[in-house]
Amino acid sequence: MALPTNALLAETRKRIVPPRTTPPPVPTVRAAVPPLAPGALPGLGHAAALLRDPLGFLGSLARLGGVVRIRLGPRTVCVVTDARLVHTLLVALAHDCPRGAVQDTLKTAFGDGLLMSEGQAHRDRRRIIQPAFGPDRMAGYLAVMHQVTEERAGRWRSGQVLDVAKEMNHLALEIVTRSLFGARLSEDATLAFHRALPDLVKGQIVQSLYPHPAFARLPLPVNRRFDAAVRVLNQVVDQAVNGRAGKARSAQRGNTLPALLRAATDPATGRALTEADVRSEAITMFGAGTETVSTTLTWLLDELLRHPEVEARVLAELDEHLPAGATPTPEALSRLTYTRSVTQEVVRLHAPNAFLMRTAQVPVDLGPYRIPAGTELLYSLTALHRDPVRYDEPLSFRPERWQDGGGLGRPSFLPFGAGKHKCIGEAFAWAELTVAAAAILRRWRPVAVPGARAREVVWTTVQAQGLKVRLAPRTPTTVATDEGPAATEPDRPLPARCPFTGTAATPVPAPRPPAELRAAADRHADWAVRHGLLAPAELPGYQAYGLHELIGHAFPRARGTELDLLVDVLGWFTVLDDRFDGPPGRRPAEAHALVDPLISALDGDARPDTPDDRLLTAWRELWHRQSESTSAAWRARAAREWRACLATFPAEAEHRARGTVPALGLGLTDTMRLRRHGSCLYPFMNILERVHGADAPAALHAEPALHRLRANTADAATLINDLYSLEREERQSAAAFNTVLTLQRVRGCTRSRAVRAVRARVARLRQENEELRRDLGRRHPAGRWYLDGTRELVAGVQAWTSTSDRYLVPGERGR
Ligand code: HEM
Repeated sequence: MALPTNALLAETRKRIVPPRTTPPPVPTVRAAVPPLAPGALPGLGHAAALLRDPLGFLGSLARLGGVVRIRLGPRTVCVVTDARLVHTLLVALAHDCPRGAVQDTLKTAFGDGLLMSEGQAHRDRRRIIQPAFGPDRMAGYLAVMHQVTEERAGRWRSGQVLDVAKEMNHLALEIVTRSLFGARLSEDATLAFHRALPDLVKGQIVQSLYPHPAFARLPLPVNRRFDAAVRVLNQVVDQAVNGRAGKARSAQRGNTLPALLRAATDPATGRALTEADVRSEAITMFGAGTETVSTTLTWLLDELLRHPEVEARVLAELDEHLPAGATPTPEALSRLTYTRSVTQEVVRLHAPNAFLMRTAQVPVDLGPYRIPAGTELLYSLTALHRDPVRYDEPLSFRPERWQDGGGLGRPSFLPFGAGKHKCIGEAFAWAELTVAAAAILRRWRPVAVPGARAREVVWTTVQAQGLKVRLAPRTPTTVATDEGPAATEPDRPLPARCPFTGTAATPVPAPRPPAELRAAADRHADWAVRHGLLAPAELPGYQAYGLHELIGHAFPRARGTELDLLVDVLGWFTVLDDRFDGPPGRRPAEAHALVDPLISALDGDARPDTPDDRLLTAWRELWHRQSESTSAAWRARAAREWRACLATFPAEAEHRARGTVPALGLGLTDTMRLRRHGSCLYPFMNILERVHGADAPAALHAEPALHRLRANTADAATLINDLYSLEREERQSAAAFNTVLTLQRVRGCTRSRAVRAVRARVARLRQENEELRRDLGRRHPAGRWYLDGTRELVAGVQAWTSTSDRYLVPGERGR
């Protein structure tokens, strides 16, 4: 199973395989002694080199021969470096070369499970267990795999940072427990299981090196921890499988593995299998069927993060062949040919079993080499799969190498071993990798957390440690073209005529509002009342604004907490904005009193002495919700742009107090500059990044063209708003900031001319933005989602403004 490695770090791919272009030299004389690897140190032999960089060291041996001797302290071990010879060892020599000392350690702890047994005992046990992995069981297992993953992924939250390896461990254990055993483990038992495993493995490795088995009984820390881990694992398994509840469950569902074992008789004794036998098989399955899968799933997610184009193809294939939400069937899985190539490539590049062993019981010939009796033989599936003779660019992730049958059935591809010990769970594992990955990827878009990428850690398996991702909700992919908005989004009908000009409204393809929008609106109403922003009696009028609809249009991909955040921020801003319809809108001192504490809160100022604590308290909470787990750059930008936005309220109040609005002294350019920030479009462009789960690339943010695009976006939204709110603002007694009014007064043009000018300006801004997007998207493809998001924002503002009650003249509301 594993070789002494002492939890070694082999820092990723670089050092693994020195280039080799020809097969290893094959001695012409039969029965040659395998060459001894150079560089053995006195006393230690090659142990230091192996411990320092296990895969690098093992990979380097292939140059010396198909079998190479190494020294580990006093022992000599033969490393089999050639895939054909490994195959011979596992198949032709299986009888003479059973598993060795490492397995024996586990045997003393767990009895004769499938993984620990040999000979007739192994054959008998395998015959009993095999039906549990038969093709007729697969449809049932697929349903459980799908359900377990859906449940787990359904508990994750948008914006949550996931320790991927840990989550995948829990997921894989739950899948095995529920599908094979029909049992459920408590979260505590799951944690205990995962905590105990490393002590078990370490103990197993160390004890296999003891010169005499009696050493395992010495009160050494490593032995004590090993014994404690064995106790924990036994308890966990007993709880799930052998306990009264476990037995009852397994009796109810007659086709579980324990039921199969309990119904069987031991051919050797003719007696029923004991509960100890059932326990030892359960531990075998938990041990062999969880870490291998969870490690592979973690690598799979890591490779997809590194290769977004591969992820896109996988998602497209899933969409085509696997109806979302439906339980996958074996037939549907068989159609996922590209996804299979991807999982195969992951399993090739990251074959979990870094060290496996056999022991020659009698002298054997392995290819041209004579192996004396008692020799321990070691092989690494990970190193074999990175052999440059067998695989072009072995360290590159290239799913296409498996397409069109290329490479399938290669003798050098042995992720599940070969021969009588070949993985019994192979079909189960392939299905699990696909079903779990599909359920996760369809619901969530994992975004790499900076500095938390996967590191290769060689332990019993080659683990992907340290990978952290932030979860962003996934919605159906939109196909944004250079020519215009997303092509897959259905058009939402807009009112046929513009409410004030009488002309046809510009058709804007509006994104679909999320299904949970209504629920988000209800949660927002509760939130606003709870924070004292609205009295219950004010709710009906407020709800008629349909602010959640605006969010639904402008942020079609927002879900869960992100959706709530957006609706709450917009609602809060609307309540604040409405305050300025009253005295603070005309009295700068009152405006400052209202706004200054809000600005200070962005700098963490928590002074409570403000005239309107309700707005402030809600704002503090909102700022915290917006900025938690965001980058320092995001927080700095968002704080700066919120400051600019909030500062427009006192500035507008000053202009009203001085009478410089809309015509007296304040021109169109000044009005636009002032209002660009007042519309809160900039803060919402920042929240776009939060919803996506990552900042737009820094290089994109540094582009002057992006600044222009953002300004145009804010201006376009402001002007659209001005068009639709014109009629209402014309009837207001307070001087309104409205571009149509400003144009009429500054330029002396008629109302309809001013409206036409504003409409033309909106069209020009949109046109210019499309050109900017094309250019920026070409140079910063990784930021296309952000560029597209700005388009959706403007489209969403238009779709909503044209339908919301908010801009109806007072007498028309509620009609
Ligand atoms: C990506 C996932 C997996 C990989 C790469 C993998 C790999 C392997 C390999 C290489 C062996 C042979 C070990 C040897 O020759 O000494 C093996 C054996 C075994 N595997 Fe898996 N495995 C995986 C998943 C599973 C699953 C899901 C289960 C069960 C639910 C499982 C159960 C077993 C058992 C019981 C054996 C021992 C078979 C025997 O000796 O007859 N494995 N596995």
